Amino acid sequence: MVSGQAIGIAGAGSIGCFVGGMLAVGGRRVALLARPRVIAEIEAGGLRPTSFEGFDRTIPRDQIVLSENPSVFADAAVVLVTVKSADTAAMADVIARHAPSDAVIVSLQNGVGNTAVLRNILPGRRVLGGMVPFNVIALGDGRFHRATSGDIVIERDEARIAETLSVPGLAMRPTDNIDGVQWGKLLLNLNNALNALADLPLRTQLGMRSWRRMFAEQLAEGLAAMQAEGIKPVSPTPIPPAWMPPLLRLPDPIFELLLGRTMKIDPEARSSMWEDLQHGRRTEVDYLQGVITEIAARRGLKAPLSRRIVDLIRQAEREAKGSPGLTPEQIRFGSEREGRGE
Ligand SMILES: NC(=O)C1=CN([C@@H]2O[C@H](COP(=O)(O)OP(=O)(O)OC[C@H]3O[C@@H](n4cnc5c(N)ncnc54)[C@H](OP(=O)(O)O)[C@@H]3O)[C@@H](O)[C@H]2O)C=CC1
Ligand SMILES: CC(C)(CO)C(=O)C(=O)O
Repeated sequence: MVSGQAIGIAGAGSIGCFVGGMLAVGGRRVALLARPRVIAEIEAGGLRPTSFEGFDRTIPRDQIVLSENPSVFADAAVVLVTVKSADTAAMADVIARHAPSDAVIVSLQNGVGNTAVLRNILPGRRVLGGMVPFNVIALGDGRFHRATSGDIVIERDEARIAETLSVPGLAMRPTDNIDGVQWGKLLLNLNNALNALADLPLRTQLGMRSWRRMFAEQLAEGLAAMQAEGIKPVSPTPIPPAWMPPLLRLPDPIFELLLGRTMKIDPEARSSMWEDLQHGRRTEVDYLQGVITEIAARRGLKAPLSRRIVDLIRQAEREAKGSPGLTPEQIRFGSEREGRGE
């Protein structure tokens, strides 16, 4: 199916350029729909996917189709959606107009609502949910660096899309429970906002107990909301979701001993939400913490820390000065006041 036809990348930023780059290295025909600033980088020196494991290849400009014109999807067999959640509906309209009606659409986004948005706007098309567990940093000059480990997971379907798309260095696995997988990823993504507010590399932030405790509290609010809805999240890591809060609360030396060495995180990795704040872009907080606060409000649960974090991220978005570089105490102070109804 995929052999001759293109794999379209709908919104080539960090994830789209890395995944598209690895697919191109694996011999697939790739067509990237990108913004002019991304195109200019790749025009200048090619597309360079690199990884924390030492992988480093540059794909010459003429070996990929790259444009801001969505007509690049005209012969796509598969379209991978890699825009931020707020842009999913607009990208679905683009796909409806430009991709063949039998192209398979796969969401490689965070959050739990993107697949439904795509299905709604693309009725009759095959739309699959996906989950990217690893972090990618845009380092400039066409370089997109994978900074953590893990395989992409895609909803199982009869065309065996996950297996068909897998290439060396970029494995994709099928799942029969994509909803559980996406809810499990949402739990991990509750740290995206903390990392964005902290202005620290993920490795440094997760090495500090004060930040891990805050992450554990976020997880507890998230798990309570999911339990109230009857949702059973599947962890993207070997650690079951319910074990994560107590493990995160362990003192630094014990945490480091038990988990630190198994955490494959490049020292420079930071969350995609930190990148959004740095570039003055709208974040995905409404699709992550916002989902938890919405369930909590509907179910009469308290989620003061999630609410506080949504407020702080919105404030940082409005100020457009990048990460505010807050401490856990600065974040917690407000959440305790909210919890007391002040
Ligand atoms: N980065 C990471 O490490 C990870 C990200 N994810 C998830 O993957 C998804 C993508 O994230 P990420 O790659 O970081 O996001 P990016 O913002 O880096 O990439 C999305 C790109 O799509 C562009 N875009 C949006 N609309 C269009 C359009 N109509 N035509 C052309 N280009 C368009 C954006 O441009 P512009 O900004 O100008 O709109 C941007 O360059 C998100 O849901 C994220 O949560 C999941 C795992 C890890
Ligand atoms: C991989 C991870 C969890 C890193 O924070 C992520 O999904 C993101 O940055 O959006």
